[in-house]
Amino acid sequence: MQSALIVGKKICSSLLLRNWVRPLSAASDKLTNVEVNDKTGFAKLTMNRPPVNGLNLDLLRDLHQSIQDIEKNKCRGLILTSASNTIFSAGLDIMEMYKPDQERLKQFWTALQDVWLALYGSAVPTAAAINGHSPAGGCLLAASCEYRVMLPKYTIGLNETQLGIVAPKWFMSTFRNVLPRRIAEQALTQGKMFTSDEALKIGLVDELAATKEEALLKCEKFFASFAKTDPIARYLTKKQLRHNDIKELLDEKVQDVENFVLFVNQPSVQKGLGLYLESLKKKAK
Ligand SMILES: CCCC/C=C\CC(=O)SCCNC(=O)CCNC(=O)[C@H](O)C(C)(C)COP(=O)(O)OP(=O)(O)OC[C@H]1O[C@@H](n2cnc3c(N)ncnc32)[C@H](O)[C@@H]1OP(=O)(O)O
Repeated sequence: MQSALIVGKKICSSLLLRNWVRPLSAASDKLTNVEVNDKTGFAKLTMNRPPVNGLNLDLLRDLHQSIQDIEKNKCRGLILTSASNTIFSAGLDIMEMYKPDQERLKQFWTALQDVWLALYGSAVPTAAAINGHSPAGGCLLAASCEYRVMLPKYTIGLNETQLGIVAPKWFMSTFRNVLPRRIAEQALTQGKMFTSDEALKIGLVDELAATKEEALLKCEKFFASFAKTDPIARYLTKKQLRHNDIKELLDEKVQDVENFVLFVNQPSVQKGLGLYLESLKKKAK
């Protein structure tokens, strides 16, 4: 597993150290990094897959493991952020879907489902410090959290229809959990990418922050707002509110993988993905 976990001393003493500390891998291997603040118990989970934090199978598996570790060790909050200065996450790595190996394609989609189930259903309070662009799968991760703070002049949204792709039901439920239904419907059908200011206005993000440090502090302030609540009552309330969305995917998990595989393998979808990749590469030149 390619992630590192750094734990502060005070937290360690109240945690099962044996399960908590995973061996550090060489710096160049790390795709996520977890740091736990020893005073607050808040965990910062940083995605680190340059250049754009494209969500490939390895990053997704790493994210899943890190979320599970944070949960197991009863951290008091999870902040998801990015090591990049300009990109939170470019969403799914299109290379995983273009001319795919069929077995890996199934594993890839299953890994995405697992990350979503772990993050959306997390018992630990969650927040995203969105320090860069956050299209598609990047937006899904941020919207799965309970609170979002974004830096100015970036974009966020579920742009799937612009790529000729239909977002699955659980992407849409995640959006609907954050946005009023009518706005969610318009945004999803248009595949609209919102600027930071627009995202704040419609409620897709909760606050803006001038710097990443400020964004992290605002996320921590959100966690501090639960200081007077019972953590179990808090979690059970969240669980009930999100229950139907989670159950819907759990009931159809295998079918959902099959639908995805069938969809991605359609010649018209492959053609569209190929053209989109080409346009991204041309833009980079
Ligand atoms: C049934 C299926 C449902 C689910 C379907 C989809 C969900 C998804 O998440 S699909 C992915 C959607 N993502 C996007 O549309 C974002 C595309 N990327 C961008 O808009 C820009 O790259 C971005 C704004 C994120 C960053 O811009 P820049 O900083 O200017 O970087 P570059 O554009 O130059 O990109 C650098 C490098 O990365 C490659 N890249 C970017 N995004 C992806 C991606 N999602 N997958 C794979 N590769 C990606 C880009 O081609 C460049 O590559 P090189 O030219 O080889 O350097």
